[in-house]
Amino acid sequence: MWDCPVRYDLRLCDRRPAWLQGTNLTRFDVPGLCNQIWADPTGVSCTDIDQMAGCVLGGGTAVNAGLWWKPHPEDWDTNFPAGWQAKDLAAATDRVFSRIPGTITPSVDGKRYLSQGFDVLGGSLQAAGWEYVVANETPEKKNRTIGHSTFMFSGGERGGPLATYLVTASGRNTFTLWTNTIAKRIIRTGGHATGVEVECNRGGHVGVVNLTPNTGRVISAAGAFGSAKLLFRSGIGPTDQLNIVKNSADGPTMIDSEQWINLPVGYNLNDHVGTDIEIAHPDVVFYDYYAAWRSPIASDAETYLANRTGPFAQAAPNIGPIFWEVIKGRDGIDRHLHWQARVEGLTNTSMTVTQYLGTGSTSRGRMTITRQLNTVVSTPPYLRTEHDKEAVVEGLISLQKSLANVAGLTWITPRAGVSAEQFVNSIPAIPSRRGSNHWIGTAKMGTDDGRSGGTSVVDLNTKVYGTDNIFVVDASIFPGMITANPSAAIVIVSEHAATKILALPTA
Ligand SMILES: Cc1cc2nc3c(=O)[nH]c(=O)nc-3n(C[C@H](O)[C@H](O)[C@H](O)COP(=O)(O)OP(=O)(O)OC[C@H]3O[C@@H](n4cnc5c(N)ncnc54)[C@H](O)[C@@H]3O)c2cc1C
Repeated sequence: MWDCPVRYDLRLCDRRPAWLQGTNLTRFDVPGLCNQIWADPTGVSCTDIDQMAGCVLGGGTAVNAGLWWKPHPEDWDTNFPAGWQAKDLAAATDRVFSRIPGTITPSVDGKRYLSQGFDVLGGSLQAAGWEYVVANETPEKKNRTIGHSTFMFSGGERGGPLATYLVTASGRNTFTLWTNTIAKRIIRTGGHATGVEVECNRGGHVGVVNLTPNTGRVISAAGAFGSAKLLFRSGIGPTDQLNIVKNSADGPTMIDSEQWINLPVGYNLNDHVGTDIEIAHPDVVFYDYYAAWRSPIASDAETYLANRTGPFAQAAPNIGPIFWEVIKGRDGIDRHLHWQARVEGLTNTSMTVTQYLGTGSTSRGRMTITRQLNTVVSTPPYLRTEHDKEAVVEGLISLQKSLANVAGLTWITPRAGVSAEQFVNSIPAIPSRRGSNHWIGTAKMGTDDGRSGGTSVVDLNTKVYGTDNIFVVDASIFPGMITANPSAAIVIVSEHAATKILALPTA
């Protein structure tokens, strides 16, 4: 048994505002405090990635807003290869949603609070002919439909994989959890891994976990940047990236270049391209979730602590409605738009609405590594094809038309006189302006082996090409972007991958 001397994660238990002192709740548990990741990311967000990501137990699902969607069948059928189509994923989807059903009424009294924004925008869209749906009951209905946000929250708290999968895994006597421990590199001979070199988050303590001879496997679930980085450090990736690692502090221990496996790790990067618009209406009411960290409305804090009811049982900053439209491109491709509203903006009656371009998007970018072993988005994946841009513009025009006759509604951005196209073009296509933190694709799954000119890094069993016992199971392996926020789909992919990996012969 080996463990890091600094139990850094345990210090996260101190991460609570004064009004949670004396309870067993941290900021991560309370849906209404989820936005604290933006106010105070220190010690929570990853420091080796140039994007926002949770480097804590649970990763993104510990810090995110909890949106939890049953995927549209086209998310699988358009993007994924044979064996990973909607019909193939049905059983895994059922398993995930039986454990984490999600809810559109996260407050345990079944009421929705602060619904003025939903009522204004949702009501206006329904008046314009958009259909109200309970999204996870009809995941295929994502064209001119509107619904309440669905969250993974449970019992008025965060819930999700940490409250379900981790709990049952922890009950197994074969399961050991090491926190504060970074997988530095996979030790391998040719395509066979024999161990993982690990190091402490702090202090540089290093050790090796040996795999069980013959049957041991390594499964990387370090996220779209973390898994790619681990592969680079293990001598798996494009030669330019492996040379950077060779010239870094890793150089002396890096596997010999004769054993490098040349795969397109880091390419195929994608994220929902976000386009924010802002509207205002006198009926919309802003609730200051940000101020609630220090000075919550006393009665709201009390009702949350006593019963897990009220605004704090809902995600900040009052998210919803969510609505969807499919835009048929001139290239014949259906592009899925997911619009996500929240009650915040330049005025106290504002709503900011982000349009995400998902399934059908054809733009891709690239992530790379630096000599300091940090990962960077070197080619942002946003709006790199004309048809992607056209879909974004067309979707915005469609929304403008649907809201054209709403009494009292004003458009803040795009402002009057600016065309949808001018507006879309005016926002730089860089992560700080268009990013959604839904990164995928850096270790693409597919049948075209990347070692021989193909685009794929892992095969249909999620096994890294050129290896016999190294797997990647996380957002990295998604071949293309899906319709909505991705965490439920990532868990579904993990369920399905587990079935595939367990079915493989072990020796
Ligand atoms: C602020 C924010 C809000 C979001 N909101 C939503 C939302 O509401 N709904 C939704 O569906 N999605 C949301 N997302 C996106 C979603 O959380 C991510 O897409 C998802 O968590 C990615 O899952 P993953 O398993 O691929 O990677 P991650 O969740 O990033 O998990 C990777 C884990 O691996 C660890 N790790 C990395 N490298 C190593 C290493 N070398 N050794 C050991 N451990 C390592 C990390 O610390 C982390 O715990 C949000 C993301 C962010 C950042």
